[in-house]
Amino acid sequence: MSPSAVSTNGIGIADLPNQRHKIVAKRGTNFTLMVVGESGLGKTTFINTLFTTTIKEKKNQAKRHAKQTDKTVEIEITKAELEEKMFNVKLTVIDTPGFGDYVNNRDSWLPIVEFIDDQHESYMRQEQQPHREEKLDMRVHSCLYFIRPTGHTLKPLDIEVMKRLGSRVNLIPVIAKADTLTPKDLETFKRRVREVIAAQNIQVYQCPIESDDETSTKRNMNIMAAMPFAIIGSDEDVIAPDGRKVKGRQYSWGIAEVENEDHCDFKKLRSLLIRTHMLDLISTTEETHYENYRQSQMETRKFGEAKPKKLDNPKFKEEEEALRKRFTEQVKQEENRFRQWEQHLIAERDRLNKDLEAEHSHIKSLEQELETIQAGLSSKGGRK
Ligand SMILES: Nc1nc2c(ncn2[C@@H]2O[C@H](COP(=O)(O)OP(=O)(O)OP(=O)(O)O)[C@@H](O)[C@H]2O)c(=O)[nH]1
Repeated sequence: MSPSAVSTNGIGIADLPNQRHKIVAKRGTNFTLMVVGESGLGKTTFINTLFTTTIKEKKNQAKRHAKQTDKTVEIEITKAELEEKMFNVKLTVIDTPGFGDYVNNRDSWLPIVEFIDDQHESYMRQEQQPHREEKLDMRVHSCLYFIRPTGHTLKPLDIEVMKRLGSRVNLIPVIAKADTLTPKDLETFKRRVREVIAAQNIQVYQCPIESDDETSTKRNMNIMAAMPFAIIGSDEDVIAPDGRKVKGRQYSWGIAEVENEDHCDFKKLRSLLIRTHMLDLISTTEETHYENYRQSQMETRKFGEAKPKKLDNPKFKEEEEALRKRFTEQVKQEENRFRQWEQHLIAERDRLNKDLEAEHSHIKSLEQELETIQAGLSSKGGRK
């Protein structure tokens, strides 16, 4: 049978992508999105803008300050179910609020990377069980890395974290709060970020470009050309100069519109994430990232063997060392204080002893005086 005969017989291979779409549409799908970035870069706002609903509550500013003294990176999981035109998405948003907030940010990314690995690990362990239905799956399908809009270039910490994330998940770099840069500065910043990503071999998500129809191919090319996506987040409606009510940010000089392609790449990123490439993000996670994890683990472990616990976490080691130093210093200080106090007591005792001696000799001299007086009196009485 010739290949053309197969397709004319209508086996329907050409329909496969649509069939997959139909199956997913019927059953719904799980989609896990992770946001990583420093505090206050607009991650929560962006998530709420993306799904046009309040998925995550914003933190209050006072709490944000209080949190900066706490040196852990908390992982926050929020679940939501979205339905649009009969398509059901079970969405999981994973936020890493405190990332990069501290003076010493070394290893602050470890809990994030471990979280991603743990989800692969948990899925792999479930696959190895006799009953594999209803698996709990929180593998991260896409990780948005929020870059601070400094206008300069990526920081060493950004590079380090992005390298580790890129080898584990579909990493999508975004430039946060794009409205704070002028269009010219934004373009230069984007170019610099792209150059660093290429020079440092940071793996970022690449969506498939080629498509059956030219419009889709063009759209895919456009999406990829916008990486790193400049975004503006806002859950407030503002009135555009032409009277339209739009999501945006109001300034004295005008408004920055979220969905205006001349202002930022929000629409492109939204299209990539939830319209055109959600299924690709899910399947590349399964076929590339999960598979890489599974293979690397299978090379070093026997089937079913538990993952060895990492006890030598450098972050904990450093903290333990600092704690030990602080403890020794405190003990030293207390010892010094005690010694000073002891010396003070000895000096006080000596002073009191001297006083006592002086009093003693004073009494002695008074006694002597008394004796002399008494002796004088008795001799006078005898003579009478
Ligand atoms: N100029 C500007 N401000 C923004 C943008 N997005 C969010 N903000 C503001 O930035 C502040 C922080 O936003 P959040 O969304 O709470 O930031 P976050 O990254 O989630 O902060 P954490 O949850 O503490 O990590 C808020 O006052 C937002 O209104 C944006 O695109 N541009």
